[in-house]
Amino acid sequence: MLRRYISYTTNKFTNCRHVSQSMLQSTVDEKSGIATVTMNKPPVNSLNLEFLEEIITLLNKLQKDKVRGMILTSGLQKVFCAGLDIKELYKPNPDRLTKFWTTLQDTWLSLYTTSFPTVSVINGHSPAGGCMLAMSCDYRVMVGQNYRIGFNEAKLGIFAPKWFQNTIIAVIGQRKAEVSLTTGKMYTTDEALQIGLVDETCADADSALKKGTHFLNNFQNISPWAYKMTKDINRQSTIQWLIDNKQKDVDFTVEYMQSPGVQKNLELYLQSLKSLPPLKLISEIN
Ligand SMILES: CCCCC/C=C\C/C=C\C/C=C/C(=O)SCCNC(=O)CCNC(=O)[C@H](O)C(C)(C)COP(=O)(O)OP(=O)(O)OC[C@H]1O[C@@H](n2cnc3c(N)ncnc32)[C@H](O)[C@@H]1OP(=O)(O)O
Repeated sequence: MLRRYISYTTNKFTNCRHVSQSMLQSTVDEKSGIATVTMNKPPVNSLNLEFLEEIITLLNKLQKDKVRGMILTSGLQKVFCAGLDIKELYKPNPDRLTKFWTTLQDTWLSLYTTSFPTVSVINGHSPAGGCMLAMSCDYRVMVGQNYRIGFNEAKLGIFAPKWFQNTIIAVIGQRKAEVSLTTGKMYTTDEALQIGLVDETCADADSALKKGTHFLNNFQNISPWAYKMTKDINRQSTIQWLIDNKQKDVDFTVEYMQSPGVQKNLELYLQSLKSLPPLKLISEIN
């Protein structure tokens, strides 16, 4: 297990409170109450068990601190989040895979049901679980024209669970979600805007952070209670489905991931990840 630490400091010059964990940095602007959370897990912010645990811990802390909103972004050069850490799925230890999948469910539940509004500033590639991380926020701003976003699970020979698919349907609608998931298409920034995967695009990260803050400012005059109740009612059926089917979803996934066919597909995919030149993979799978 990685050594983990959390430290809290207040910078008297910027009036920002910093919370730093080993893979996540959070800065809360004292005046606006908005937290900016930066993922920093090189090389690609892949979601492994320890990273998911940190995300849950930080979300709980932000909730306790009663932040007014959160912007989620990446501190890496060209990747927002590469999705689930494939090493958690390939040749898995069944006990760890059980814990990993349970923690993934809990991370999604925490993020999808936050009591404060959330924005993702997508400043890099965002495939599969990375795209889902962004979809689980309330609003999405994508940066530049160089990155790709989408659900490429089918290209890995795996499929997304029902709660994952329902989250996408809630954002882009049933038909587009089906085409997107079955083809595994990775979208350019403009295409993502066109099908509604993202709400806004802009040229650089600073402008994207401003747009994110602008969205969060909409809630200045909205009662937090009204916000939370509205969101809960809107998302209730998908949330309730997962709560009612958590164990079934874990049992199925653990068995399915260990099947020889899935393991072979993951092995081939990991090999292609190593053999293709940088970024070729993402463009190959368009
Ligand atoms: C609230 C959150 C809920 C989230 C989800 C909920 C439910 C999900 C359920 C299931 C579906 C989800 C499935 C998945 O997410 S599977 C993962 C899919 N991801 C990918 O296919 C990404 C593959 N990677 C790439 O395309 C590229 O790496 C990149 C992201 C475009 C970056 O390219 P770049 O050229 O910058 O880097 P490299 O390709 O050289 O990679 C560097 C290094 O990282 C390793 N790596 C990349 N991606 C992953 C990954 N996902 N898991 C583990 N490791 C990864 C790569 O192999 C390199 O390793 P090396 O040892 O060679 O240095």
